[in-house]
Amino acid sequence: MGPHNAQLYTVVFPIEEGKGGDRRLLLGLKKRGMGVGRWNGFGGKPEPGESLDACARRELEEECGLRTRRLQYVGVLLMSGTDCPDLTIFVYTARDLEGDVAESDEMRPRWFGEGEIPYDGCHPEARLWWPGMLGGERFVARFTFGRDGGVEHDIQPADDARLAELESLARP
Ligand SMILES: CNc1ncnc2c1ncn2[C@@H]1O[C@H](COP(=O)(O)OP(=O)(O)OP(=O)(O)O)[C@@H](O)[C@H]1O
Repeated sequence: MGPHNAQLYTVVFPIEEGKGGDRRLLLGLKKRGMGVGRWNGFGGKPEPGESLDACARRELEEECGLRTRRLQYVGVLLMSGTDCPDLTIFVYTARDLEGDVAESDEMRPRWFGEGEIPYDGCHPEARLWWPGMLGGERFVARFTFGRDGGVEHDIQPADDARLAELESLARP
């Protein structure tokens, strides 16, 4: 299992830090396709020849209208299950945001305070790794979905070298 023969995706979480240290997260309610009806970051599949970083920036702007001067690659999700193809999702945070938040065909965006994240309306494993991500952790997380709807997980801290290695395995 790994990025070699999995479907590749990016997902980007725009974050705004307030003066008092409070944080807000922009999530989008997915309006169609994969993950419809759930709150998530903004992202999708890279186009042929497109870098993951470029994909993350493009999807961010297409789906919620924002650009960023500080995109950080913070983690990788390795997802597998008996009844679905393997997915490898490259996770980014976006700060120093530019532009105006705008709804798209795909996403209805909304800001949430760190304490108001609607985990019941997100992918079920989100609550396992979003708090760490918001706290600045970098990680590799494996999720294995069972037929019974359960999910096994293994979340490990990752340094630059480990993250770069996973990114290079995914490169065409
Ligand atoms: C199972 N747990 C999961 N947890 C967190 N995020 C998940 C996810 N499963 C899928 N995702 C994300 O959902 C989006 C789908 O993107 P999706 O709209 O299908 O891609 P893209 O825009 O390329 O599609 P079209 O080709 O336009 O249909 C994309 O951000 C991808 O990272």
